[in-house]
Amino acid sequence: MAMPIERDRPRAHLVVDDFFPPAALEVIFREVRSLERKMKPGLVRDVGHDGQSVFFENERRKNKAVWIHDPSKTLRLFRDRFWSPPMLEAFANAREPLFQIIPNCRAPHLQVSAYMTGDHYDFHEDEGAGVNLTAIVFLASRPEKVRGGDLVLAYGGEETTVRFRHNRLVVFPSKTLHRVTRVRVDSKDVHDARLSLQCWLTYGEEPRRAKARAPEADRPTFLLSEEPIIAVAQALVDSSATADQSPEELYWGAFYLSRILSSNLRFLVEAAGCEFVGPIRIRRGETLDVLARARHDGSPLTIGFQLRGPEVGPSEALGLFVEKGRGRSVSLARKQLPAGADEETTVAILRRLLVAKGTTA
Ligand SMILES: O=C(O)CCC(=O)C(=O)O
Ligand SMILES: [Fe+2]
Repeated sequence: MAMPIERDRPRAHLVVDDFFPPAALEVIFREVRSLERKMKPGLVRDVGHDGQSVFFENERRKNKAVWIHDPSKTLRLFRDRFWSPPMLEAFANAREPLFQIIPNCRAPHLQVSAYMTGDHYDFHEDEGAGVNLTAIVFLASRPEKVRGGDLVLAYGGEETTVRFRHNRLVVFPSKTLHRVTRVRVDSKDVHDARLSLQCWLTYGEEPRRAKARAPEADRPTFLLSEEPIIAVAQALVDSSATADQSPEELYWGAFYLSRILSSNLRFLVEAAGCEFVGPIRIRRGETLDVLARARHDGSPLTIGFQLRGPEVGPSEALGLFVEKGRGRSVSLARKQLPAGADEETTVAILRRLLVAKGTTA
């Protein structure tokens, strides 16, 4: 494996050449070939009126794709390599704070995409429940036949191109806009396609060797009180901006954290028997608050997470709060989330806050 290179323009991404050893590549090509007949036009994702994902064909994406699940040799080989000691070291030393969560991420499945002449994929972000980082391995059984198919990453008005190269891994935060330039393959044989393995890394402690489960559509990964996440988030509380900001306006890592908190918040509000009114807002002052309006037994209230800064340890940093009433008569009930609080505990805490008498601010 070649030395990983991290570039931080336009935004941190890691490039590793010669990612798979030759013996692994042979196995992977054999498996991919056995799947060629199952490849279907690649779909794009959007969120429908009801907040659920919808997948459909669109000219933004022109390629063929197929999913790979357990038990798959390709998936196993990918995991072995991706979580190997040299890779983990590269992630640990990376400047992108989000790479620090990789030891706690898993690769539930892969997608293989095949591009023939004229195929491409326009600018998009990778989205999905719990998806934080994207890892792509470019592959071609006859690389000399492939032109184009480069990956362009864009962030904050800047672009950079990662050239297509056989056996090259690229890792980047999934929220980075990216596209694949138009491909030309000097062959009509799909064996010669410009291929990519795409892996969407999901944060969560579930062991990577766990049996594949049916995906839970758009249910957030429940990772409150996971210390690596909290510690990164706490650093944000320190930052100088104080204005109310939408999740998109917060800077890179913050986006993911706010998104994680946002999706958890929405889920929690409903699990505790409230009606979610929204929108989700981020308020950054002495604490970083991710909050939304809701209704409980017909009364309007605000429910949110409150994150304290680095002055406290990660295990004490995260709390839940409920604000009732308006203006002068607003009352606040807040409770710290115990370290390692799971979904059930967190919902129980929120239920108690909903009926608690708050302190009038
Ligand atoms: O094929 C590639 O290199 C990237 C594909 C991609 O961005 C995606 O499928 O989301
Ligand atoms: Fe993508």
